Amino acid sequence: MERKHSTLHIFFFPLMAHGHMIPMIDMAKLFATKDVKVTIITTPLNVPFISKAIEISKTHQSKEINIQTINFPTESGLPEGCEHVDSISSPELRSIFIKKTTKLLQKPFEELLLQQHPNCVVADVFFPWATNSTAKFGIPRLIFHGCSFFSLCANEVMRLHEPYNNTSSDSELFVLPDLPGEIKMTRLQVANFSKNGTEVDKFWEEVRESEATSYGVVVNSFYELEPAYADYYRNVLGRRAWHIGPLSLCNREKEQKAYRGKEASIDEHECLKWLDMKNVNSVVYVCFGSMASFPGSQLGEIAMGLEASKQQFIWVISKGKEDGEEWLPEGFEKRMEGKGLIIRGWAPQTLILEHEAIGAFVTHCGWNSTLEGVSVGVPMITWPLGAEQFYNEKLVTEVLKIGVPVGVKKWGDIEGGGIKWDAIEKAVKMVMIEENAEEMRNKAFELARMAKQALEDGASSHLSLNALIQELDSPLR
Ligand SMILES: O=c1ccn([C@@H]2O[C@H](COP(=O)(O)OP(=O)(O)O[C@H]3O[C@H](CO)[C@@H](O)[C@H](O)[C@H]3O)[C@@H](O)[C@H]2O)c(=O)[nH]1
Repeated sequence: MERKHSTLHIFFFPLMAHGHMIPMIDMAKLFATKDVKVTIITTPLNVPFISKAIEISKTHQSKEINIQTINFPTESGLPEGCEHVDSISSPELRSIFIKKTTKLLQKPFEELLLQQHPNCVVADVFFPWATNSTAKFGIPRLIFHGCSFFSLCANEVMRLHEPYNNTSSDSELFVLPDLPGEIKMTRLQVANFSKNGTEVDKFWEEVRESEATSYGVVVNSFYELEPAYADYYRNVLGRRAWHIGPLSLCNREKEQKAYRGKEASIDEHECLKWLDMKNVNSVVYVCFGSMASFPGSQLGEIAMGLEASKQQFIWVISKGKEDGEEWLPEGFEKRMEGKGLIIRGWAPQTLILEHEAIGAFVTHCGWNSTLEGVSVGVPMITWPLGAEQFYNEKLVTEVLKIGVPVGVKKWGDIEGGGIKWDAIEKAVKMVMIEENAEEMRNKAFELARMAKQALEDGASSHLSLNALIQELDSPLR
């Protein structure tokens, strides 16, 4: 019989960005089902995002989830009300918010540790200072990167070996040395690894130190998805890691899937009704996560590409782009009536993705979206923009072989990479209707089966989570 763990109290402290809060809330819910006392730490304006997700997930089988707020000190320098990445539109200010402003939370966070003395803290990778804070009180700190094993490994290999230094041009391919799978990339696809002592470099150095001295890493993935990289991360790079995903699958009720991050801009019933009228695997879902916002020119190319592909689609366009939509080809929406559904704002993504009518996912390869696609067996058209997304593209297209790249060449082009309509048309057709589509779909389907299996009693993620809880609960730790 499985042991109950009623004495543990764990803090979960996500960065205030949807791509981080969504999986950490899921993680907290998962731990609560193991009878662990769980507290999510955030700032006051972020409480509604969390409380609604918790409210609709209440069950008799899980412990209550607490929310504890700490205030941003007044010297944050940001306009009032900026407590979430979503409320800041400039990429530069977002970077300041993530890498600098959040440091101001250290003091109030330590006061909370003193008051409540939890047994463990799972804190976001963007809070490197949390390792020192917890050490002051003898509390183990786990890091949540929010990324795949593959990208964690590739990133470290890139940093250690700097293979891009041996190329003569930005577009020449080089191999990531030592990493399983002969993964090739170009210098253009790599984030800047400068060692110029800039603020950003210093920040990542702090992150590395905090990881080295932390208790370990929790990973939103499952072993069968990327076994070679899970092994490499542990055995070659020497990290202590627990894989406990896919976290999104802990939401079983429709209501939980419909509300993730924030209220959807479309009535979920209306959206599902629209999908119910479509054939199996006949609709492309297009969404670029919680942060990307493309200029009109790039959106215009997407519209033309979708139309040229002759495939039905649901296309999520982030808010702010609806004003003066002169970028839409003339008469586009009229022509697409019944064929295409545009959601302006926020979509109930996991609910849409799991619908049998969805046949492909055009994604920016944020890890949550990628894993959500994998978990429901949908092949992908990969359109990475920045962060670790180019690594995820490699995983999807070359390791798992469940997708094709749309052809973005350069890391960090948040405007979309200047992808033209014909490249979009081609990639969409390849995944939806062409020769290899069936093979990709079968592979994706098999991975989805494994994803669900991983969370079952006695399977990989279930065992890993239990092992972690048991270790944290052990008097010998
Ligand atoms: O209309 C939308 C848009 C997004 N989502 C959800 O929002 C999350 C988005 O996460 P992700 O796909 O990872 O994208 P980002 O928000 O861009 O995530 C950031 O954080 C991730 C985790 O660290 C990284 O993998 C990404 O590269 C980084 O950009 C997912 O759960 C989506 O289901 C919705 O529910 N509706």
